[in-house]
Amino acid sequence: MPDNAEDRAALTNRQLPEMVLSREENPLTVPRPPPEGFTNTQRAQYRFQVKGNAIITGGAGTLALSAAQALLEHGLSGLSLWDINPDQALPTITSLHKKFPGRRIMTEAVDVRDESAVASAVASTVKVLGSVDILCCFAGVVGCTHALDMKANEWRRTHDINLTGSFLCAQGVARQMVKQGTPGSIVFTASISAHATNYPQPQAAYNSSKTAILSLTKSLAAEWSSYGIRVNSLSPGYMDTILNEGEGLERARRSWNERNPMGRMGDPWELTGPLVLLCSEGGKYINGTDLCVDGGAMAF
Ligand SMILES: NC(=O)c1ccc[n+]([C@@H]2O[C@H](COP(=O)([O-])OP(=O)(O)OC[C@H]3O[C@@H](n4cnc5c(N)ncnc54)[C@H](O)[C@@H]3O)[C@@H](O)[C@H]2O)c1
Ligand SMILES: OC[C@@H](O)C(O)[C@H](O)CO
Repeated sequence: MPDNAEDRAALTNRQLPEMVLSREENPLTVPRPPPEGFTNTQRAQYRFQVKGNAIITGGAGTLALSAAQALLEHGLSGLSLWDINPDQALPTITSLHKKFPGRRIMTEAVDVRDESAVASAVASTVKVLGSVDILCCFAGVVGCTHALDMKANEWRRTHDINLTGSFLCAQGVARQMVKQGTPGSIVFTASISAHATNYPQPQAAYNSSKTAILSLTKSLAAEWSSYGIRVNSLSPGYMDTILNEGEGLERARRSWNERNPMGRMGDPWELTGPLVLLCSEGGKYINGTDLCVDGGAMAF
C-alpha cells in the first residue's frame, strides 16, 4: 500500500469498485431479453447468439478449434487464436475462412506465461478486430510424473502455463474490456481433475493447477462483475483428444470409461454447447461458477 493517503484512496477505489449497484447504475449487467415482435425461432436464436469478438488461447489445440467453430456458428464476428505454436491451427483456419466468409479470423504467436506478449497481443487483436468481448482460455499442458520424482521445473511450468497464463490473459483482456466499457465473458478451462484426483495417472501438478482455476474463477468474478465482466469455467471430463492418446494411456482410457456412468469419453463437440451458453445472452446470469461436462463422471 502507498504511504500517501490520496494514492491509497485512489488505489482502494480502483481495487474495490462499488460491488452493489442498482440496475440503473450498472447497465453493463442488465439482461437484454429478445426485442418485442421476434418470432419464436428468432427468440430461440437470440438466446444463444454470440456477439462481438473473441480471443481463444491454446488456439491451435483440439478443444479450442472446436470451440472456435461453434462460436462462429453462433454469430461471432471476429476471432483471434493465440497459441505458442499458432501454425498448427493454419489448416483449420483455412477451412473456417471458407465456412464463414467475411468473418475476421487471425492468429497470434503468444506464450501465455509472458505478460508483455499478452499485452501486445491484446493490442494487435484490438487493432484488427476493434474490440475484445470474449476470452476463452484453453492453453494448457499435462504431464504424468509421480510426485516423488517431480522436479521443481516441471511443477512450475505446469502451474505457469495452466494457472498463471490463464490469469495473465484474463487480466490483459479485462483491462481492455474495462477500457471499452462494454460487457464481457471470460471462460477458463478447468477440468474434472480440479474436482477429483485423476486415476490411474499421477498428475499432482496438473490437478492442483486446475483446482486453482476454480478459485481464480470465483475471485475474478467477484472483482470484475461490476465492470460487466462475467467469469466462469468449464470442467471437461476425459475428452477424445490428442492429450489423452499415446503410449501407456490404453489402460487409463479403459479405466476412465469404466468409471464413467455413460461409459465413454467425451467428443470435443460436446463441450461447445456449454461454452456457447456461457458466452451468450442466455448465460448472462451465470457468473463465478464451474460447469462439469463429463458424462456424469463427477456424480459418483
Ligand atoms: N482433452 C481433455 O480431455 C481435457 C479434459 C479436461 C481439461 N482439458 C483442458 O482443456 C484445454 C485444452 O485441451 P486439449 O485437449 O485441446 O489440448 P491440446 O494439447 O490440443 O491444446 C492445448 C494447446 O495449448 C497450447 N499451449 C501450450 N502451452 C502454451 C503456452 N505457454 N502459451 C500458449 N499456448 C500454449 C498448445 O500449443 C496447444 O495448442 C487444456 O487446458 C486442458 O488441460 C482437456
Ligand atoms: O481430467 C481429465 C483431463 O484433465 C486430462 O485430459 C487428463 O488428466 C489427461 O491425462
